[in-house]
Amino acid sequence: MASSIDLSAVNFDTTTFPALKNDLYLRAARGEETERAPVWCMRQAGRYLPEFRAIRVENEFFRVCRAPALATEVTLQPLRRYAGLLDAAIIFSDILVIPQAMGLEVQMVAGKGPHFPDPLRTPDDLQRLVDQSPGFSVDTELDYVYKALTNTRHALDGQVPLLGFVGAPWTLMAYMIEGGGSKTLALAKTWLFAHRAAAHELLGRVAEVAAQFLVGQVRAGAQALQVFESWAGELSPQDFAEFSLPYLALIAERVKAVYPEVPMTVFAKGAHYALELLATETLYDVVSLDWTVDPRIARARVDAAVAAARPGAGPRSVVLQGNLDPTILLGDEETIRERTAEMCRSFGHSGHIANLGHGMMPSHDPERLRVFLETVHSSSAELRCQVAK
Ligand SMILES: Cc1c2[nH]c(c1CCC(=O)O)Cc1[nH]c(c(CCC(=O)O)c1C)Cc1[nH]c(c(CCC(=O)O)c1C)Cc1[nH]c(c(C)c1CCC(=O)O)C2
Repeated sequence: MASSIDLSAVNFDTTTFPALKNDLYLRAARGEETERAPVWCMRQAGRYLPEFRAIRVENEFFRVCRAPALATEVTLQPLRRYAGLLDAAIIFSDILVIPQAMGLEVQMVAGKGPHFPDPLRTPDDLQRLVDQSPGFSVDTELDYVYKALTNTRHALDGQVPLLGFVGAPWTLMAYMIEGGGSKTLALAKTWLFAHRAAAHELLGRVAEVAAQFLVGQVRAGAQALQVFESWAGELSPQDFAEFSLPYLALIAERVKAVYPEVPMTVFAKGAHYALELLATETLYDVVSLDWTVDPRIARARVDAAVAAARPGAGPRSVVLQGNLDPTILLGDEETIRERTAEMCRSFGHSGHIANLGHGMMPSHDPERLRVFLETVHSSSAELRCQVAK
């Protein structure tokens, strides 16, 4: 199966792209009323799919990211399997391509996840990063992601919009210092509280790279963007306000200055305390929620904050995304149907992009995801009928 992919059959023309046939995601992200909630899933391409595992048997993880034809194939796998059920594609890549571009080695270790053999340990190590070296170019370093986006945009043939993404500065800083996953983030947090200036320097440099990278992704064909702050929940509200929010805000400002019309989503996992700040102090169009937040409460809090901060902006200027607990997909079909329908009701009849509260897991049964997708289609359309009556 994997060997049937022709690695030379690629199209890198960025001047014209196929017309978009399903713009539900884009309309919802811009806050327009839609006939149902669009739906896609974080990590919709991944190891829960046998067709993905088949490709991975023959190709190392970062090779898939770096070979545009492979990245395209893997991006399209869930679109093919769930034909007509997904409303967006997300480019197959990883948030750790930025640390790599900045000069750090990253390996993907089977059963363990990402591993940095030589992570940043002291502020002096900032000198090892190459982003300020003469001749450094984000666009050159990450051109392989641009090529993957361009080729995938052609291959999608306008079925659904293509999303680009980056990791947010705090999450990337944490990986760059911890060298991989960590329970307490003790090493990264040491920088926040013992090397504060160096922490801000690193966060600022990552933010500039991330912003440039997102701009390049749009130029290459991305039609909407998501920023993953996966480790926001490790920060106190005070530390989120100092070490995460300003850099999330900066990224959106930089990108919106170039592409004001491209919808941007922020997913600050675990930052339920920061919903108001994300909705009012940044330019993101969509705020993505994990499952620890009740959508009704999130909606009310965000609407109140937006109304107070921007009187006259209209009742709903921020769209919410999420937020089914991914482990519910380990449950039986009836439970998945019930909980998904309840999730749709909780978000209400507009301003919602359906998703999980985090990514798909390797142990998920692909058929259970189908139940989630089908239920979003039926119950969110039904909700709108009820409102129309
Ligand atoms: C923290 C983070 C990473 N990567 C990412 C995040 C942010 C989202 C989140 O919070 O989960 C983002 C990411 N990683 C991947 C995508 C592709 C697009 C998609 O969502 O389908 C996206 C958007 C592919 C991937 N990235 C990775 C895989 C699995 C690796 C493999 O194939 O062996 C995939 C499909 C590897 C990866 N990459 C990362 C980890 C922690 C791991 C290992 C986790 C695991 O083992 O599942 C870092």
